[in-house]
Amino acid sequence: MNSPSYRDAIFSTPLDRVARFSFDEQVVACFPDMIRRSVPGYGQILGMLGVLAQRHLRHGAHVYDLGCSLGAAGLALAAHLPAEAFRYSGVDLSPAMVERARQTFAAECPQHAMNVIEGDIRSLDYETSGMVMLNFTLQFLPPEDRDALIKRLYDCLEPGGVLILSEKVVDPDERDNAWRVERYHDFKRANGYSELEISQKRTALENVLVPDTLEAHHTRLTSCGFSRSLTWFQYLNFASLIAFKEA
Ligand SMILES: Nc1ncnc2c1ncn2[C@@H]1O[C@H](C[S@+](CC[C@H]([NH3+])C(=O)[O-])CC(=O)[O-])[C@@H](O)[C@H]1O
Ligand SMILES: O=C(O)C(=O)Cc1ccccc1
Repeated sequence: MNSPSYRDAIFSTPLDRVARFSFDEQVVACFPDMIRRSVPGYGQILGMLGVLAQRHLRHGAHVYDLGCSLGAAGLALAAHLPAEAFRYSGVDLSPAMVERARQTFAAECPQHAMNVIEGDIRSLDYETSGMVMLNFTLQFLPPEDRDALIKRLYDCLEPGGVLILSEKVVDPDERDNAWRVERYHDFKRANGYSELEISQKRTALENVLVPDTLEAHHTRLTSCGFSRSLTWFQYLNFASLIAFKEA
């Protein structure tokens, strides 16, 4: 049986002390609602993952979804591609996420080869893959761990493989950044979040979600070996990049 999914009201009442944000049971219970109301373009990015896989994934290749949460990116691929087109491994550190992702795949796409691993993406033994997806996950790693992970992902990709990297980003221009963040808060208000929810979540995410600039992402991808990277999507301070390993 699939567990119920609730509306996100985690930061809706005043908290004496706002704890660091974590992917605990409380977040898992309302995660689909939280991410859809909090990440501009989330649904559009998911829809495009299947299209990108159709274009760039070798038939039958292995795909990683790192920080898979409830497996939304895996479901998006399964909706676009037949079962024999790919083998999928989702990886997440949160046991509650992993448990629910497994239930979802068993219920929604039992014919597809969907594996979910509970583990830390920084210490995984990576197998050769045709595509790696980091959909809003790298931003939660300590900044000093990011270069080493991207290098390991480059190494595990087969020639012609692709990395999809979606992230919250910061604009190097202070005025432009302030505009993007203010309009992002407007986006949240339009999606039903109150001032209290916006400000308490902002506090909870301090030093937990640390965004890079788009330029820092592209520089990192190139210095880890990718021959080319480009930003294929941006909506306010959220973006998605694709990086290519030479065929
Ligand atoms: N070191 C780590 N190792 C493994 N998992 C981790 C680690 N650090 C964080 N996570 C996991 O990364 C996920 C980030 S959410 C991804 C959304 C999903 N990709 C989606 O397409 O719906 C993004 C967000 O909530 O904004 C959480 O499930 C964490 O447990
Ligand atoms: O809500 C925010 O401020 C975000 O940056 C997006 C987000 C979405 C889900 C979990 C953590 C952060």
